[in-house]
Amino acid sequence: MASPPDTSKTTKLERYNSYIRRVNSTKLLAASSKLLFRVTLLVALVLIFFFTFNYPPLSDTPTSAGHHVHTTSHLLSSAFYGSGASWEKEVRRSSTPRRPNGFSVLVTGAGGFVGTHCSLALKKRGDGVLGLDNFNTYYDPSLKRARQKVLKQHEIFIVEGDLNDGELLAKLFDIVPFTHVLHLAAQAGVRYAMENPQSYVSSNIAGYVNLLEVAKNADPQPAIVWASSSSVYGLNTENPFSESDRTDQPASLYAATKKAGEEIAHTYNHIYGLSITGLRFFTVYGPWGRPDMAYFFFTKDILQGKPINVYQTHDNKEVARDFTYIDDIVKGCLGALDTAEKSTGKGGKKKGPAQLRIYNLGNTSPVTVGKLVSILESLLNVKAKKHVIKMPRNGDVPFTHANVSLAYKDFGYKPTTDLSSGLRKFVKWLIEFFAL
Ligand SMILES: O=C(O)[C@H]1O[C@H](OP(=O)(O)OP(=O)(O)OC[C@H]2O[C@@H](n3ccc(=O)[nH]c3=O)[C@H](O)[C@@H]2O)[C@H](O)[C@@H](O)[C@@H]1O
Repeated sequence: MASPPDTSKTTKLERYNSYIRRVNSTKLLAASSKLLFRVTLLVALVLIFFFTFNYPPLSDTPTSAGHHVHTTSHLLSSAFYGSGASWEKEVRRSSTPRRPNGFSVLVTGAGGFVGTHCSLALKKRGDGVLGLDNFNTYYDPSLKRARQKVLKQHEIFIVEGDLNDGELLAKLFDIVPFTHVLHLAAQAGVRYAMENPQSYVSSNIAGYVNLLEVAKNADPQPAIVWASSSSVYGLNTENPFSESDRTDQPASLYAATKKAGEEIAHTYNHIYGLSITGLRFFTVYGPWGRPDMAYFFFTKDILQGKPINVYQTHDNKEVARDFTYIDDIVKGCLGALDTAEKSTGKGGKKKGPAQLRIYNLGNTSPVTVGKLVSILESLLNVKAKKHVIKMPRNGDVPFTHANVSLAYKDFGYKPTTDLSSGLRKFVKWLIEFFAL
């Protein structure tokens, strides 16, 4: 009988190999669980980032060509406009009308001068008002915040956001069936356009188009009333300015963007049946006004004993403006809203012709800048340190003068405040507000 083979060596070797395999597989297991852990962590982080910066949930913004756009800034900006049920509740509450057949109005630029006054007037008569404002720093935003506080006291909520945030706008229209948009958000100011031209393109053209894109897709489509400007008359020599006069010679980029807005309005009215009314405001002034405007900084400078520059034309003529008091402008805006017909389209499709209007809202009696200064001097009881200089070539026009017969005919617009009475109210407010 053969003896069994000696397996003692093989067994040692096998034991050794099996030991090595065990060590290797333990190492492999440890390494793969580490990898799995890291991958899981990464996925979790990506998901956390996605949901944090994208709430409320994404809804693509359709473009006119049916494309959908998503931008990074869009994604990020949306993170800041509040979230969840309480934010939506505020939006709904603010925009709900409190009178039978009341309007539900989205007021863009609600933290601005005209926006604040119009929002209050609409709310007072029982309309629902939702504000939108980006609180930019073109002028001291603390004044805008103070206006916001007043609106809050009257239960008007301002959503903080930019016109260029299509997703935010679409979200607002998803929540509220706005009957009207009062579009007052803009980059204002004639002279600043030489310093920061892109801001005019971004607000007055890109932002405006963004708003119209969302409005035309809305169901119901709102009627739109928006702020154009007397500056569109540019180098027009007719006097007074009528809506049928030439507006193809803008003297500033600001004026050019407002004129472009009027043409863009035609397009959206023509293709999508949006009802659109443009209002050409003439140098609006009054309490809560804009600190970048001459009447405002003249008053402050005169009170502080600082010199002021009074412009003259290059042929030594006085410069004049059809200064219009804020309460008259508010009446004009409400008149335009009240007579705006419904848009005829739905969800981006036109169903029939819609209303397209343009009106001057001015005071019908121009006053020279020299006279403005002398009124301020007597109201403040301080002599101004006046420097009369030639108007810099910065986009200013020599005079403005509104013919408002069209606005009178269509919605009874009739300015009632002369410059002295209006400035008296402004000065009173300014002294109280700044504790001067
Ligand atoms: O009606 C309009 O469409 C425009 O009215 C104002 O523009 P503007 O009339 O130029 O108002 P201010 O900048 O307050 O100037 C008023 C007058 O004071 C003059 N001015 C301005 C500044 C200055 O230092 N000195 C001076 O004499 C200007 O030439 C102008 O005649 C607004 O700033 C624009 O946003 C608005 O669109």
